[in-house]
Amino acid sequence: MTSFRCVCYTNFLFSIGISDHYQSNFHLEEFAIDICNHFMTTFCQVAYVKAYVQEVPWQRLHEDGVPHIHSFICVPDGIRFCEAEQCRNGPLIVFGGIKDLKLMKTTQSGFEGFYKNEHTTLPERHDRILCGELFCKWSYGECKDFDFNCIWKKIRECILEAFAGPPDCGEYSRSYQKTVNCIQMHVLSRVSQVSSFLLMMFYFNNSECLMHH
Ligand SMILES: O=c1[nH]c(=O)c2[nH]c(=O)[nH]c2[nH]1
Repeated sequence: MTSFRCVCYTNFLFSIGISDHYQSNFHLEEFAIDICNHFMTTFCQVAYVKAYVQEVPWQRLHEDGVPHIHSFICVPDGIRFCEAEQCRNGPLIVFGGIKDLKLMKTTQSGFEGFYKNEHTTLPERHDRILCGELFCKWSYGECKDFDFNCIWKKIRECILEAFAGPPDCGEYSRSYQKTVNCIQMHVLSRVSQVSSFLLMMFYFNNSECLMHH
């Protein structure tokens, strides 16, 4: 079961929160678009609307294979979210995203070939653990008749493929910057509906954060 949180901001009076909205066939992007349309068409005073919706992935608890009657555990393995925003007389812009996606590869990762000068103390590494948390957000092009669920799944698949490489042999990463770039290229080449793609990787080894646009 998945529940959803929705927050809507406008320039005028309204700031609504709809939390824990339980529905198995709930469509995040469509709901965010509906919320934008609702505020824009109902109130002429509203100049700007932004609706943010995110899933909360609950899984029913099991004890010795028996599903618990009422208790759940939240197991996030990449949280899906979306945003829809619109200025009056402007286009409706829809974003999709994944946050809190924690990934690790235990080998086939290094950091080498980087620029060095007299201040460089960091040695090159050819085998290390690469572990980080990903945040990504993308915008959709003009058409809004997309199958958002299908696109979201495809993007998640692309991210995992590009991070890990083939299951039987993996793929060497010479830096996490390179891995981030490979993920971006893979998504943009495979998912035509995406018009821009932001990816941030919070690198656990030394708490660095790099942002790539
Ligand atoms: O993949 C890496 N990129 C860096 O920029 C960096 N900097 C660092 O200390 N380790 C790493 N690893």
